[in-house]
Amino acid sequence: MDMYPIDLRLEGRAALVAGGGAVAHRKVAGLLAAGAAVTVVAPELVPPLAALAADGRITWLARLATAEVFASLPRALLVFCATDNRAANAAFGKAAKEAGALVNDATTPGLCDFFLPAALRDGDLLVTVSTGGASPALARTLKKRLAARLGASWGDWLERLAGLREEAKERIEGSAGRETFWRAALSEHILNLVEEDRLDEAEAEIRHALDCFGTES
Ligand SMILES: C[C@@]1(CC(=O)O)c2cc3[nH]c(cc4nc(cc5[nH]c(cc(n2)[C@H]1CCC(=O)O)[C@@](C)(CC(=O)O)[C@@H]5CCC(=O)O)C(CC(=O)O)=C4CCC(=O)O)c(CCC(=O)O)c3CC(=O)O
Ligand SMILES: NC(=O)C1=CN([C@@H]2O[C@H](COP(=O)(O)OP(=O)(O)OC[C@H]3O[C@@H](n4cnc5c(N)ncnc54)[C@H](O)[C@@H]3O)[C@@H](O)[C@H]2O)C=CC1
Repeated sequence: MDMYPIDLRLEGRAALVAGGGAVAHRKVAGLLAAGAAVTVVAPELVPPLAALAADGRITWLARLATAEVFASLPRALLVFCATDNRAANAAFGKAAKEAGALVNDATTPGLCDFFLPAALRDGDLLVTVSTGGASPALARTLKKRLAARLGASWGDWLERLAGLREEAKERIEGSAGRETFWRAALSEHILNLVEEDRLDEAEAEIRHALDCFGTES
């Protein structure tokens, strides 16, 4: 069955992470960057997680992660089972699934409701690479390769484009017209200008196209 790709807005949402090692820390760092309210359940924490707990950026429950402990915790939308004990992860994840949460099990891909992709960001631009659990190392490597190929201008360009898009919404009537405009406007030529970091020129050309489109339609 195909995985369903989705970008989640997690600001203020509760997320639960079982385990206090390097893998748990990677999951926690991503969750905090998205503004989630994170609780970690583990008898001990690696130093970076301990620092987050000391700063009050995460809630730490110094217990083993078990189904019983899960039942005592507030409801969470997402639950990460990231201990190094597969049986403990499976039991904690089972309790979480029964409570309606979506579960990520770092030790057993077959028990995951969702996987984390390798993510590359530049401003609002987010490129993710997934391998369906087949090779996380490839996901990571491809992400790095894409980052090197993409160059540094796309986040800035996206910011400009968001403004141009608002203008186009006002000036071009109907979604079919706007679709036609944008498919033509984001031409190979424009993309090449962006790649060469010639953003002023690219923006001027899109503005010109917008003026022309406005008079034609
Ligand atoms: C199923 C999944 C569940 C999940 O955790 O979401 C999962 C499972 C497992 N990972 C394992 C190993 C490694 N994972 C990484 C790295 C990442 N793993 C991530 C996601 C995922 N890992 C999900 C699938 C995503 C997909 O397939 O696309 C990334 C992309 C995202 C993230 O975690 O944030 C992040 C890169 C982040 C970045 O750099 O951007 C590396 C490489 C490294 O660290 O250098 C290694 C060692 C090399 C190797 O094994 O490939 C093992 C075996 C452990 C063991 O052998 O004991 C399991 C369990 C198993 O497969 O049995
Ligand atoms: N999904 C992924 O991205 C990856 C997964 N892994 C797997 O993830 C597992 C964890 O890796 P690391 O964080 O590097 O291990 P680690 O050894 O650094 O940390 C394990 C942590 O789990 C805690 N723990 C153990 N039993 C527990 C329980 N019952 N309840 C709560 N906490 C418990 C320990 O106290 C420790 O904090 C490994 O088994 C590894 O095979 C490894 C690499 C990537």
